[in-house]
Order: sequence, then C-alpha cells, then structure tokens
Amino acid sequence: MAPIPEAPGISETATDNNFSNDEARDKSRVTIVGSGNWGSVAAKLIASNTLKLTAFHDEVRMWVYEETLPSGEKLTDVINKTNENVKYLPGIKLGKNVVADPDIENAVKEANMLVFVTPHQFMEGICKRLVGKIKADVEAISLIKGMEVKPEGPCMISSLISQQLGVNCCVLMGANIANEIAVEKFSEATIGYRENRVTAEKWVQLFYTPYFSVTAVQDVEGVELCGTLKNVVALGAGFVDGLEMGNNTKAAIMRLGLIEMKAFCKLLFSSVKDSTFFESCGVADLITTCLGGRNRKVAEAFAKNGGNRSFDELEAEMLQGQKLQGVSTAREVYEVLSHRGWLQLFPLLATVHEISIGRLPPSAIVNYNEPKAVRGSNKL
Ligand SMILES: NC(=O)C1=CN([C@@H]2O[C@H](COP(=O)(O)OP(=O)(O)OC[C@H]3O[C@@H](n4cnc5c(N)ncnc54)[C@H](O)[C@@H]3O)[C@@H](O)[C@H]2O)C=CC1
Ligand SMILES: O=C(CO)COP(=O)(O)O
Repeated sequence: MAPIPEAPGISETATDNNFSNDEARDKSRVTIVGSGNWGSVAAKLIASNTLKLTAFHDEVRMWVYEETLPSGEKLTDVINKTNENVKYLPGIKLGKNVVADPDIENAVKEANMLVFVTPHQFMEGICKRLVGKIKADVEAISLIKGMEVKPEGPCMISSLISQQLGVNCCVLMGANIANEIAVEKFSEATIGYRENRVTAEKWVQLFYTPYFSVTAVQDVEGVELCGTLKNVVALGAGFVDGLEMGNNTKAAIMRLGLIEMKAFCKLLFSSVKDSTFFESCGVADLITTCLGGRNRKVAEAFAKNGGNRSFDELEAEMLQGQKLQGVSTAREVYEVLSHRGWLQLFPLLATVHEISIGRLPPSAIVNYNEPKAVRGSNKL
C-alpha cells in the first residue's frame, strides 16, 4: 500500500471565524480522551493542525482524569490557566485552543472525532461510561498500546472501543517517545485502518506536522499488535541493561523479540501483513522503546535490584504517575500463550513475564545453559 500523500490541505490557514454557520456545522470537533504524557503531546499536535485546517473546529477538548496537585490546585484548572500539563508534560505549551475538561461525558458529547490515549488498563471502564453518550457517527482512533484478555480470547483495545461504543476505530502507533515529539524532534508514525481510506486520510491530516510524518496502512491488527508487543520485548531489553550485558545482547533480544512479535501477530490474525513490521509501528518502535522507553528504564532498575523490588513499587517511584504497559501486557500475552498451548513457541515473551513476576531471575533473559529462547524463536 503506497503511503497516503502527505497531509493534504495542511497549508490551509482559515480559522472558525472565517466561516458561515453552515460551514461551521460541517467541521469536525475533536476530543482527546486521556491527558498523560503521550495524550498531552497528541493534544499539542492536533491543536496545531485544527487551527490551520478548515475541516476542523479550532477547539480541541481534552478529558483529564482529575487529580489534586501538591499545591492543592486541580490539574484541569492549572492546564487551562497555564496551557501546560504540569504533571505529565511540564514545560510544553499545548496550544491555547486545548481545553481541559474533567467531565468525560461533557468532553465527548459534541465530538465527531475521538482520540483515545489512556493507559490500556483503564479503557474498559472508560468505554462503559461512554456507552450512549457519544454521537452516532463518531470516528475513533486509538493511540493505546495494550490489549485485554477475555475468556473468549484476546481483544485489542481498538476492538474493545468498536464493540462497546459501536464506532469505527483506527489506530496510530509508531516510534513515538512522547517527550521527543513534544520538543518537535522528527518522528514517524503509522495509522492502521480497516476499510475506510477516506477516514484514514482525515486522521493523517489531523496528526501530520513537518516533524511528525504519518503513513496509513490497511492493517489495524498488525499495527496495534506491534505497538502492544514491543513493550514486552522492551522489558527484556531493560533486564539486559540492568545486568550490563551490553549492546550485542540487547540487539539479540530485539531480533528474537521481532521474530516472536511477527509470529504472534500472524497466529492471532492471518491478515497481518509482512510489510507492517517495516513501518514505524514495527521495527522502529521496537528499537526506540528498547533504547529509550519507560518500560526499558524501569526493567533496568528491576534487574539492578535483582528482582527484589516490584515493578509496581519502581513504577510509582520512577514515573510519578505515568504508567507502564509492558508488565500487564506480558501477563496478558502469557495468558494467551498458556491457553492456546503456545508457551514453547514464544520463549522470549514467556520468559519476560516469568521474570517480571519473580518466578525466574532477571538473568534468565539469556539462559546460556539452556538456549531454548534462541532455538524456539528461530523455529517460528
Ligand atoms: N508516553 C509515551 O511516550 C507513549 C505512550 N504511548 C501509549 O499511550 C497510552 C497512554 O500513555 P500516556 O499518555 O503516556 O499516559 P501516562 O502513562 O503518562 O499517564 C497516565 C495517565 O493515566 C491517567 N490515569 C490514572 N489513573 C486513571 C484512572 N483510574 N482512570 C483513567 N485514567 C487514569 C493519568 O491521569 C494520566 O493521564 C499508553 O497505552 C502508552 O503505551 C504510546 C506512544 C508513546
Ligand atoms: O510507546 C512508546 C514509544 O513509541 C513509549 O514506550 P514506553 O511506554 O516504554 O515509554
């Protein structure tokens, strides 16, 4: 699939004030559900484009899971006063057209386009709260890296959104460490869409900037599973760093991880395309997360402490409210592997989970005496 031409209409510069009532009614309203580190950067990207593009209302609403700051002020009030998310993205102006809203129902009720970007463990509850509260023809996109495991099998977050809310849901994943994009360092991203290319093009328009290059591919499952699984491999990379095993070992983990990611994707969804692994959502996200992500960082500390301090404890201490996705994803992937009798086929993904729950020591990430991981992964 050829990339969609870069951000059609990106140079248009009209604002809401230039339009008649009819034209204003045709414009899409965007709401972001989530306001963490990546959620806030997504707000900045989108808000810079809604000001420029005639297809969108200027205002971008951002639902904030309300909390009280040490100063005693509400986070939402501070964001609206300073135009900064002082807790999750300090020092970065979001754009004056971003409005923080602690009331989720109010935040979504006028939206035509919903951008979901919360840690994946909160999405089931959020979807339940949104049933019957959104417009009938809403388009959604998920930036969330993770999945749920139900008795009937794994459920990707985009499917959860589609099923619970009855909406079409694209995904956007990629080598996107939020703090780097926040300071406008160049990154690429991949949008996965199911059938509607026109909608995918609208999402490309909404996100694209000269420093954020977005390509759309027709492979929702492949894009979303790559973004989800690389967080598990990144824990493995972090264990290697914590044990000071060096770059060659880390490269081996990334290579074996990519093989298992691809095999897992294809076993779950035969439609997943080989080419997706070469998009930003595939190999590039794997590399950046294994080099500079939060999952890597906390896993490094876990291994340095010999597995004696839990991930929950380290997450709370090191991330100040930001959330890891890899540990719960490793558990969810492990559940799928055990349930389907695939544990032997995915030694790296399985071992990461067993280390993270303390069943194996961090050094098991490369078990030289019993090189099962290497043999098993190469068979896939
Ligand atoms: N930060 C990054 O560099 C990137 C993150 N992502 C993905 O984006 C998703 C969201 O991550 P971030 O925006 O970084 O979030 P984060 O980890 O920075 O922040 C945690 C967020 O969860 C909220 N929260 C806490 N308790 C909650 C509850 N009970 N219900 C609802 N929300 C609650 C907090 O208010 C905060 O907004 C994740 O799936 C992550 O993997 C994807 C690409 C890059
Ligand atoms: O998904 C990410 C980069 O694309 C961020 O990964 P971490 O959550 O490990 O920081």
